[in-house]
Amino acid sequence: MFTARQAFSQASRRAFSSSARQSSKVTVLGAAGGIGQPLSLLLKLNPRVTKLSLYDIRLAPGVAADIGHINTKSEVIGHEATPSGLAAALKDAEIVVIPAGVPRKPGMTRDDLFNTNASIVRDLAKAAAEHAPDANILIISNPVNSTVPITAEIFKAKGVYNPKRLFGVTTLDVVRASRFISQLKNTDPANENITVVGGHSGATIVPLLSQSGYSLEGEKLANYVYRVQFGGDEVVKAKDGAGSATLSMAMAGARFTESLLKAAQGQKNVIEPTFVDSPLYKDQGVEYFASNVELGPNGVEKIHPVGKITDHEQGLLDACLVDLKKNINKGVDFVKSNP
Ligand SMILES: NC(=O)C1=CN([C@@H]2O[C@H](COP(=O)(O)OP(=O)(O)OC[C@H]3O[C@@H](n4cnc5c(N)ncnc54)[C@H](O)[C@@H]3O)[C@@H](O)[C@H]2O)C=CC1
Ligand SMILES: O=C([O-])CC(=O)C(=O)O
Repeated sequence: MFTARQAFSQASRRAFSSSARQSSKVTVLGAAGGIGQPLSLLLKLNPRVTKLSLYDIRLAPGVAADIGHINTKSEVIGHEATPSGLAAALKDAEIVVIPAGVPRKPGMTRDDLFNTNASIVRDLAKAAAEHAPDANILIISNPVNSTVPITAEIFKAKGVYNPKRLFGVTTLDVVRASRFISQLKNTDPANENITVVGGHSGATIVPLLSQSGYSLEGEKLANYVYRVQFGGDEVVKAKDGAGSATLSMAMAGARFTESLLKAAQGQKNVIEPTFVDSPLYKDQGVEYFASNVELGPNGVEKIHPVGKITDHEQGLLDACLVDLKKNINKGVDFVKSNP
């Protein structure tokens, strides 16, 4: 038999957990951009998001006014491009998604964005470390292989680094890998889930087709791997100077955010590929690595190992690790010399 006190405390625990559920604030930094706008739209349509805070150096209040008319329950706030606007956007956020920064033009690599985006991400990471130290931080801004380590170094310097709550968003690579195999095999892409590991640029993107039971050979395999590794370039080329993937990225970012919210709200077996502080290749000096990660209320719950792969995939992985290490070190060194 429950005593009145036990019954009360159980009821208040329930009320607390449901109120925790009722306050899933998601903040988008870079919300007025090519990714930021459709991402914010998709987040407004997600009933798990109760408060949506939009920040950008331009237009965030306008985007918020527009999206705020959509007849879903969540509150949308567009913040002014001031330090206090940024602080208010971040305060109490459960998830901070960062697509702020410049996109590629044809002929550029993601690493060519480093000079501009490294300092943008560094400064936003400083604000996040100060005003949302416990939030899950989702980095979309490229080059992800370097901007994630930059964010980690800033959080470390501020004494608030939690490796379980920092994620490089590599979901688009898996979305593409699944879509491209479905086009080759005439299957429903919704039923495809190709594992992609490594990082998020060119040779660091390693699709593990064999783990889904597929065995393409020769040129077919080479073409498939190339398309997954350089899918971003296809879009950059087609947009012809007007930017890179925005709509598919918005979908991928919204999917990852939804997965984190589901996991935070107690759903089990939520697994997404993501670029995190990972033990898998630390012995080779590679501190961050994307693999399938089980998400939970504390962020990263379990990092899955790469598992069984073919000799061809091992060759891709070896090449990936060489580039990845350089990209990661570049981010770490940047914060050392430009704190
Ligand atoms: N992780 C991934 O898979 C992908 C990453 N990306 C990357 O996402 C980034 C954004 O791409 P787009 O949205 O197409 O670019 P965009 O130029 O359309 O939008 C970027 C937005 O960031 C804002 N911004 C710039 N500095 C800011 C600051 N200090 N604070 C707040 N906002 C700031 C700009 O005002 C702009 O609205 C690029 O770096 C791109 O390479 C793009 C596609 C996929
Ligand atoms: O290709 C780019 O620059 C944008 C990006 O990261 C992607 O589409 O995967």
